[in-house]
Amino acid sequence: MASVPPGTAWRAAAPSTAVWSEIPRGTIGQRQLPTGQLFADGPPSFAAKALGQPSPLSLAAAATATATSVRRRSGRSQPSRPRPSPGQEEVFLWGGVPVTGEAVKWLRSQQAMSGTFEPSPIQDIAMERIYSGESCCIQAPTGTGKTLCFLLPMLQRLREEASASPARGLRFLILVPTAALQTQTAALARALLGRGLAENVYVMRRNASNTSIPSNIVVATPRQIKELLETPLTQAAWRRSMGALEMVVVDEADRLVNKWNMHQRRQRYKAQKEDPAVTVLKVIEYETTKAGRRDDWQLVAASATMGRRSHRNLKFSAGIDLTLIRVPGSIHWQAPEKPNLGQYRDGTTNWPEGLRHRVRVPKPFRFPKVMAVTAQTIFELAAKRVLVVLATTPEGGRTPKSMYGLNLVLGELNFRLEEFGRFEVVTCNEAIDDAAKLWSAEGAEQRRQQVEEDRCQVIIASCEAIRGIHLDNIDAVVLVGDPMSVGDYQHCAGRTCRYQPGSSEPVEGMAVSIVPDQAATRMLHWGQLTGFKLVEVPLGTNVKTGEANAPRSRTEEDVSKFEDLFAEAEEDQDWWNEPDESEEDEDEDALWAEDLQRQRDPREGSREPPTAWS
Ligand SMILES: Nc1ncnc2c1ncn2[C@@H]1O[C@H](COP(=O)(O)OP(=O)(O)OP(=O)(O)O)[C@@H](O)[C@H]1O
Repeated sequence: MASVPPGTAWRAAAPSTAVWSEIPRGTIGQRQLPTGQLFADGPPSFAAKALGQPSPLSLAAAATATATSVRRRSGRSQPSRPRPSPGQEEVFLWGGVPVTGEAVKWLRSQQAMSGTFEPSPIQDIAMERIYSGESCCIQAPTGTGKTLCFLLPMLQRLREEASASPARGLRFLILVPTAALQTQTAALARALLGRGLAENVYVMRRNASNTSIPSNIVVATPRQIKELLETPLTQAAWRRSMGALEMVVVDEADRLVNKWNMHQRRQRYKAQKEDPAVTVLKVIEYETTKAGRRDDWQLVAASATMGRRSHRNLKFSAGIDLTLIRVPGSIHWQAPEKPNLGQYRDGTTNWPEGLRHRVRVPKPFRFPKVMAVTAQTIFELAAKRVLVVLATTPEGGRTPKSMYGLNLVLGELNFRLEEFGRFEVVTCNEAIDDAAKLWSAEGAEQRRQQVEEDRCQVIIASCEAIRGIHLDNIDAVVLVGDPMSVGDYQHCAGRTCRYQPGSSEPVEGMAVSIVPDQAATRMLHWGQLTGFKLVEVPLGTNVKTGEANAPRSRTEEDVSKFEDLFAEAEEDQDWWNEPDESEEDEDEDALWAEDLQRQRDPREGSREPPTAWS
């Protein structure tokens, strides 16, 4: 982290235009990759020229040039932003953004905790451009810090504007797909803003009274905003505030804006079945144009799986020319033989490096058997934190349903794992609540305790609910059921192998899928297309080590427990085998029986005459 001395800081910290040339060729972070295969190691045209191929950015530019309905904004008028007065505040240049205020403390605390806290590749490339007001789509593998990448520039702008001319009303809108992600994004934003400004972040809830716009930053789902724009009571205020927006973020953009083609888009528009995010973006475009600020608002979309259609649909909905800023993940495993592979035909993938993929196919694929295999897999992983994701199926059209009920799975896994004593099974809501405290002292203490204790936390979540959520230190993901698409699989598997507190690179992880036969075949095909290598681990083989399975004893404690039980059983055996004792017992039993008989019938065996009282 570069520290800029106070006073002289601001000019040195001003955003440089030579971002590309500052990144050494062939290097992303500390990872060495083939030169010319990355868009991060030079302007996209460099990489494309080196490969003799069109780059995604040049493709995107070509598509934009031909798309007449998208207005080009070459002369985007950037609002002149107030600068922090020199000598007053400490300025940290982090990822090209001159950070001030509480965010500096936050960055310092992260640095103190981890020893190092350098910007990730996507932050290195995109943050400065977002800060300077460029509309863009950021695409990088899961867990590489995209949230911080758009939050830090946004909050820095808010801080600067607040110090110059405190503005009221909505200025920044963050759209996310789920309530849990709302909570998590707002928690990070509040931590970055610190006490004085934290109340500027408002998490919208459906039941709250939303007739007035309470804060500068609103974190909402598109459906919530759409409802407010359509309800007569709230319509006027919210439409007006849409026209005053400065920046809109669409997180998990490919989930919020569907991959419709032009024909499908028209049909859905006619049937009034557009995605809520599309409706909201159209209203923003209309209202900003009406307010004469058509070029003054910025759109940032983020996702690990941004398809070209989602990218195009975003551009059409907002009427903004979006640049695609992409940092690729691992190298396609078949790339040496066929370099023209991957979504962007550059031999790279969207998968994080260090994620290993395993599959298990229980037969028959029935609930008890699936749960037995899941429990066995969790046991074999010998991990500290395992996330069990239940795949969802789109039942009844729109609402996706979890394959099995969460509580049913919770009970079943509790029952199967409790004999080992060291597993704690919880739902994802509990874990997400804990994760919201992540940046607090309490959260840090919890995290430390968990690492020290020899316990394994098993978190159960549905595929829908876990989208975009960061939970610390997930060692492995166990996916149960049929992942409907490769995108869903990527987001579920991507809950592991992420940046962790104290790591300067994503920590390795494993994704084990317990799927029916036909889903395994489909996943094998996905692997070839998108560049991950799927390995089948049959039952009876350890899913982590690949060795043949010994009895269910993995830890030393378990081994000693089993040895004790075995020794006890042997002792019991010896006791039963001792012939003398049992013979003695037999004799004793015979004597007792004789005695009893004599008491019952005193005349038998006795020559004595019966006494008067007997
Ligand atoms: N430069 C960095 N160095 C180390 N850790 C980082 C860095 N930037 C972000 N992180 C941490 O990485 C974790 C994952 O970040 P985040 O959730 O933003 O990833 P993401 O790219 O949005 O993932 P997803 O695609 O799954 O939503 C967070 O705990 C965050 O604090």
